[in-house]
Amino acid sequence: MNVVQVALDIPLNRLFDYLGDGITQDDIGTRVLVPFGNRRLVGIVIAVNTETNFAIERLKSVLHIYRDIPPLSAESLNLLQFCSDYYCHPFGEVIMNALPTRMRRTLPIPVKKYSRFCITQAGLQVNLSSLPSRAIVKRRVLQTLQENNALDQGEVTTLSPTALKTMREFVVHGWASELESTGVFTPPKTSVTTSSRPLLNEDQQLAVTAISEPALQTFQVILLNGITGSGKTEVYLHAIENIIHHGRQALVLVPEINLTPQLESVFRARFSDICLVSLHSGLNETERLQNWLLAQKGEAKIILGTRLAIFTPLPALKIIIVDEEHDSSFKQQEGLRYSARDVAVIRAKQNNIPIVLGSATPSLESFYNAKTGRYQLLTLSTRASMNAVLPEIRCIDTRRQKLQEGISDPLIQAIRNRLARKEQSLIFLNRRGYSPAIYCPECAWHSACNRCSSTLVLHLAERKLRCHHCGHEEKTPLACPTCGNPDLKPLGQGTQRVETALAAQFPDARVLRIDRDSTRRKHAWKEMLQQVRDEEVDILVGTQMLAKGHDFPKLTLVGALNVDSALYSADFRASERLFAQLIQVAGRAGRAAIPGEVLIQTQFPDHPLFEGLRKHDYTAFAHTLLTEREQAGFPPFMFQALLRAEAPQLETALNFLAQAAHLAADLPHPVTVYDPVPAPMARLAGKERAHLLVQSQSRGAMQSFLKLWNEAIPKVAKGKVRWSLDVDPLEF
Ligand SMILES: Nc1ncnc2c1ncn2[C@@H]1O[C@H](COP(=O)(O)OP(=O)(O)OP(=O)(O)O)[C@@H](O)[C@H]1O
Ligand SMILES: [Zn+2]
Repeated sequence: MNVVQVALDIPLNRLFDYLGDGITQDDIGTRVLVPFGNRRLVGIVIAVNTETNFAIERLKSVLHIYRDIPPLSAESLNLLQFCSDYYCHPFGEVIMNALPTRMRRTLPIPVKKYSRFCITQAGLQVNLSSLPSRAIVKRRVLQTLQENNALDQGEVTTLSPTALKTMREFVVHGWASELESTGVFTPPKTSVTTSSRPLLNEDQQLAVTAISEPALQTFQVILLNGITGSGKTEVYLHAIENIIHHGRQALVLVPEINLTPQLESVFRARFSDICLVSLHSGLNETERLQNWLLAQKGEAKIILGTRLAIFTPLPALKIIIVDEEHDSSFKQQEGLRYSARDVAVIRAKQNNIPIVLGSATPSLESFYNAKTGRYQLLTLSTRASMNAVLPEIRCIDTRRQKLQEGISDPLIQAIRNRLARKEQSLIFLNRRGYSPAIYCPECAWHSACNRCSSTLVLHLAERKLRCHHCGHEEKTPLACPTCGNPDLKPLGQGTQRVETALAAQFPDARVLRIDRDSTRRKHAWKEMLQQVRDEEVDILVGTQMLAKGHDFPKLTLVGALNVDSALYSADFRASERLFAQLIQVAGRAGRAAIPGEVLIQTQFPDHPLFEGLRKHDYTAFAHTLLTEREQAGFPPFMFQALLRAEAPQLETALNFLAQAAHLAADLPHPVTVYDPVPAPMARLAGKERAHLLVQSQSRGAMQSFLKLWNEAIPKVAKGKVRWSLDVDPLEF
């Protein structure tokens, strides 16, 4: 009887032994059902041995092995093992969370039967013109079958809703024969027409050649630093086109696919005869499973997905592309706190293939790697579209302006000019709601969340106060809860307030607000983007949702409000993020023939960040930041890890961290251990939070240290403390 070692979704970093009758080495990577305490769990076979360290007679048996789909490959298991080790997270949890939800369930994956239709001799001899011209579907189905000889059920149904019925009639007629096939699903084929391809400009051509060079089809990281509108997408498309034959696969990671629905259509249009699947959280369980399986079987050649797609098994992976590589959404902020971009680089290395990291504003980590020669830097320095130039960026000094509802006169005037010229304006502000808080001018009371260290945001239309961190909401009070003053005032501006103000200022203009509140309804976001493109909107008010990757040819003015808090923030990454965000949002203006203008309202127009921004000089700004980081001893010159703790009482969390710091001091590795401190957001959803930072100049030393520390910490984690390690943290 074999002993099977199984990884389970359990917060313990170990495997569990079971007896497995008939389970062999070939089953490594296969799902099994096993008893665990009084539960039954699905896990993955990691090893099959003949011995165990436990008393063999006490081992329980595997209840069921699911051979419904192929096992996870050794390549996948290696990548997941790497993540478990690097991020100090239990292997079983890492594996199980990388799988589509349906595969974690105890139910087997439904294996569908599907039909394949083949043309018969009789069918081949039918003359299409002998069919009545009214019989459109019949003609189309027969013609397609004659041209292709055989069609899958899925392909037939894309021809017309009644095509399958027609095909069955052909079978009865003897024109086609039907074969039943079992497979998990039929691959969907797209039915869009192939789009025209612009001629690459010189920069783009150089980039494509550098990426596709046959001699370089080994591991190399290419940092593609292309300004907004420089045609990075076109470079990706060509690079993929150059490798996507002989069954090879390409993986494209994007920050938030729902934010850029047109990207998927661009890819589909270009690769209309190639099976392309997307993988993101907007899909339902069945769709996600289906796409994942197509990728695993090698049928899907292009996989377009968000961070979770990095773990998809891909047997013929030949290139990875990470678009907007600087985007913080590649980092997961709970559970396994991995960075999909960093894991992608590791995966490319394990597979010995090239990886392209693209951005107009690369992360300082990647920029530094390019500077030190570890990554190859490719630059696209002009806008791709004819006549499109970068917009002019100027600051409006708000110390010298009287603001109306947060908006300055020069900005109002600029909007008015656009309205007169029938062009569009975008007002960018990263705060949804009407105002970030309400306050009492008499006693200085303000609306605060009881459960979090944050304010309650006013949502005026619904007369609600809402916490954007824990979701708590309550009715707007009619009077001040402390002094009874009925005259409460909104404090600061949110998108709703700016929308209202602009609608009052320009009663004839069509104002559209785009933020997470206004796009909650299904399809709302897509419809709104269409409205903007159809020029049914004059003024857009929106959050960062609007900043990324959109092409609005009529948009010529961008106004940015409320940017100052990031300039002097305690978070050392705040200015890097602000710069990236402003470059992105500025990048929406002037993408077609009409030049654009960007106006930024600030009290600090002389800040070096604006200096770099005005010149569109990411490189100079990045160098300034790197110098600062080096002096301060921050990443990318240091490697960091954060031990996070939360407890009902702050003291409990801090005590735990103090003990963990003691443990750390006794370990033999050169890391700096800082003092435990309350988190910047010290209270969240009723829990007090604190953390402890450790730093090292060497990634290797940090990794050896973390391994030991992670094993030691459970000894001091008593009572109601919840803790987790965050390796390479992005948020504090
Ligand atoms: N060689 C080319 N000739 C003409 N137009 C091009 C060329 N390459 C790309 N374009 C067009 O230029 C526009 C901008 O390209 P794209 O969206 O890829 O830019 P980007 O670098 O991804 O910018 P962003 O970072 O702002 O998303 C698109 O409309 C694209 O079709
Ligand atoms: Zn709250």
